[in-house]
Amino acid sequence: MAEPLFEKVAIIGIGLIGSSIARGLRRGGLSSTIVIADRDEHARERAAALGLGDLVLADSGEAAQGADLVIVCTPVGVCGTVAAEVGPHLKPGAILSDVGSVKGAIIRSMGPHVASSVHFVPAHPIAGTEDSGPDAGFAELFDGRWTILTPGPDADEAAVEAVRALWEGLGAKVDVMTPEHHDLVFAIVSHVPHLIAYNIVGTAADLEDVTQSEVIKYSASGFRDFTRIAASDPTMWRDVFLNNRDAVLQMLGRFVEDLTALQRAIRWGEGDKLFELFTRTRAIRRDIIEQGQDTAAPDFGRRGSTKGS
Ligand SMILES: NC(=O)C1=CN([C@@H]2O[C@H](COP(=O)(O)OP(=O)(O)OC[C@H]3O[C@@H](n4cnc5c(N)ncnc54)[C@H](O)[C@@H]3O)[C@@H](O)[C@H]2O)C=CC1
Ligand SMILES: O=C(O)C(=O)Cc1ccc(O)cc1
Repeated sequence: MAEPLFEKVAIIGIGLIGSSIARGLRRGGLSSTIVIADRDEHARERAAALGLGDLVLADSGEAAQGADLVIVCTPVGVCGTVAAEVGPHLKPGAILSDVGSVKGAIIRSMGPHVASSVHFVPAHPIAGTEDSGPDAGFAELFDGRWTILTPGPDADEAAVEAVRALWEGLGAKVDVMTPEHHDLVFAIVSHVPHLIAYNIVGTAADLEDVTQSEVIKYSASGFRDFTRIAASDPTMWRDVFLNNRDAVLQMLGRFVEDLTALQRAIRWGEGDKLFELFTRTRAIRRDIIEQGQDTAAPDFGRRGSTKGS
């Protein structure tokens, strides 16, 4: 096995993403020591029982002490608080990173707590599931998937390369972009689709003339795919929408306009408009499959076999 990339990595927040990173670090022999911190006692107990790290702590600052790399894997809304906790404990030359689904707001909330002797390299793995917690993670989660880095214009090149090497070691492909561009792109490809899923499932559940039992009974249709996404973690997604507000509202405005056009096409029987759109969208799905980017993979068959690894 290759030399470890890091002597000591600290993971703050040992949920789906943090625990998948911990498992991936072990799989690749990427860090000599893995220290975990989580504020939730049950998460700490599970992390210890699953052997996800060498040390499992309640205190984020203590976990960050002496670490070469600290990865904040908490919901977006608390990343600033966590940065304030770990900031004073980071050694000069340490790298601070995160995995948040939103980048601009995280940079604004974490940035002020990062000393000039510390390198801040924000990251976002484009891989996940609707599950959360330390038991939900698996080492293969990032294999073949993208991770986006959004370093600042003056970021230390060696630190950016170290974070790139980390994600490649975890199996991912790496792209770099500005936080503003990231937030716009992921508003349309991830955040708005989740909002649509939450909305359609909520609407179906509220319909008085369709009983709850019918929603469940006949959900083997397209609705079922929405229910998977709408089962995603409420805290995580609340924080995503509150922290990527402008980009989500911009994309939602466009979405609502296009939906209204579809509504008109249905009302006026404009079948060719519907047919033209459905033909274009079918081609997009085929492109995604051809490029090996069919990442939704709801059954994640391999997950069962890797639980606890
Ligand atoms: N779930 C997904 O599919 C993906 C999530 N992300 C991002 O990853 C981050 C984590 O998401 P998940 O792992 O899914 O969440 P999760 O809910 O599975 O895990 C979050 C963990 O953080 C801990 N935590 C919360 N506040 C804390 C604090 N102040 N100090 C220490 N620990 C704290 C919780 O106890 C929990 O164990 C989020 O920022 C999310 O936007 C990124 C890509 C995919
Ligand atoms: O489970 C799904 O379908 C996802 O879309 C996973 C996901 C959720 C949030 C992210 O920021 C990145 C990936």
